[in-house]
Amino acid sequence: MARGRVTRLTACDVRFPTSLGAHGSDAMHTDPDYSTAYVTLETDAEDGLKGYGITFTLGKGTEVVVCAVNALAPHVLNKDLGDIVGDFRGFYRQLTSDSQLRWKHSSCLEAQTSFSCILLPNQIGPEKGVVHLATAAILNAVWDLWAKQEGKPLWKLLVDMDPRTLSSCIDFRYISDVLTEEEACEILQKNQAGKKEREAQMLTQGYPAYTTSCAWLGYSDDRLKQLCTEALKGGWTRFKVKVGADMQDDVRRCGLIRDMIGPEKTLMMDANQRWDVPEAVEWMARLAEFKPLWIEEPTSPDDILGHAAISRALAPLGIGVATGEQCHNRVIFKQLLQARALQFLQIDSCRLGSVNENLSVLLMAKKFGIPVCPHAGGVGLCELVQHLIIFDFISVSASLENRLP
Ligand SMILES: C[C@H](O)[C@@H](O)[C@@H](O)[C@H](O)C(=O)O
Ligand SMILES: [Mg+2]
Repeated sequence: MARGRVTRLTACDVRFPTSLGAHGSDAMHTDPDYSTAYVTLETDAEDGLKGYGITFTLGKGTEVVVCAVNALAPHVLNKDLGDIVGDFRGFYRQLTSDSQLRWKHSSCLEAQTSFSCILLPNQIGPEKGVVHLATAAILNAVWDLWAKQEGKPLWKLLVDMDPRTLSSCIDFRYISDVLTEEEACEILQKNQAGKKEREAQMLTQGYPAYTTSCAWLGYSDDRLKQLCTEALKGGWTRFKVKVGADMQDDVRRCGLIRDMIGPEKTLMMDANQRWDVPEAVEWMARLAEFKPLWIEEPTSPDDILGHAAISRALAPLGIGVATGEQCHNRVIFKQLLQARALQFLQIDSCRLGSVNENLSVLLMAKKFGIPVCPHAGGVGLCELVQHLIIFDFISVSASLENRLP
């Protein structure tokens, strides 16, 4: 039973100077400082439990997200946790429907920030951008607190919930043309069979993952080789390499990594939105010799039909398109699925509106038969997303085929 009235919400701006070592660098983000807007919720339940929620940011942007968290705080403060999770769909909708925040603000947001006043762009929502990141951080904290009060890790809380209750956490507005609440319940109900076995499998074997840590774009060839050698020794079998800034560099680096890992191990490539559509197709035709499983974010994350065109062009080369880490919301995922624009769907536990919205995307992906390979890394993303993908395996997809988080 969720208990206590929310008495305090704090949002901290936490940053790590990763740009100093080019860690996390890619073709578009050349100097990322891995950061997070870190939310803590406290209640009057006197159980000593706190809920922690984050959203991943890259340095300066964190200040703006913290500001938006503070602007949303009145929706959470003084609310009973039982009431929040008892009508989770309603609460999600309340947070995403704040009439002034979803459209624009007329005065400065009240926030502890070094700017005297933060002028956010006129349109700061709806269900996208800074307000949605703030929503994710707050809702992640609510889910964390609820799971702690239940004495379970989040994945287990989700796995143990009955299909009706789970579906009642989802806002089906804008997606009911492809997934109704009834269909969601049916998918979950069908997968009750075999759940125990899959849970045991996760507990004994874990969920297979890949590594990006060897091949950030700003790393020298020597560093890449050294990290790749260590990763191979550590037993990694799937590697992602950053591409997209310079063709000659890409050819050399991809050749180097493919030589080191051999023909059997899996290689993925990530362009972080660098290309136009025709450029993406040409560039990947050149890199096809290195046998990538997917090209990630080949173009603008908003270009659904562009992704579909790239998917069609690269299919004969055996290269899939992966995207999602910058996908604003369930509506964009719905259209990517409808347009057959992606072959690997990458949810992000902090860009979508937390668990609530991620549940809807996991279920839509299941309906379309597209594997979910979450975006991880960053600050806290691996820690958060493991709960969603383990839940996905046990309760939704029931498959590990083509799934690489
Ligand atoms: C700036 C970041 O490190 C990104 O490059 C990273 O999230 C990346 O897109 C990934 O897929 O891991
Ligand atoms: Mg990526």
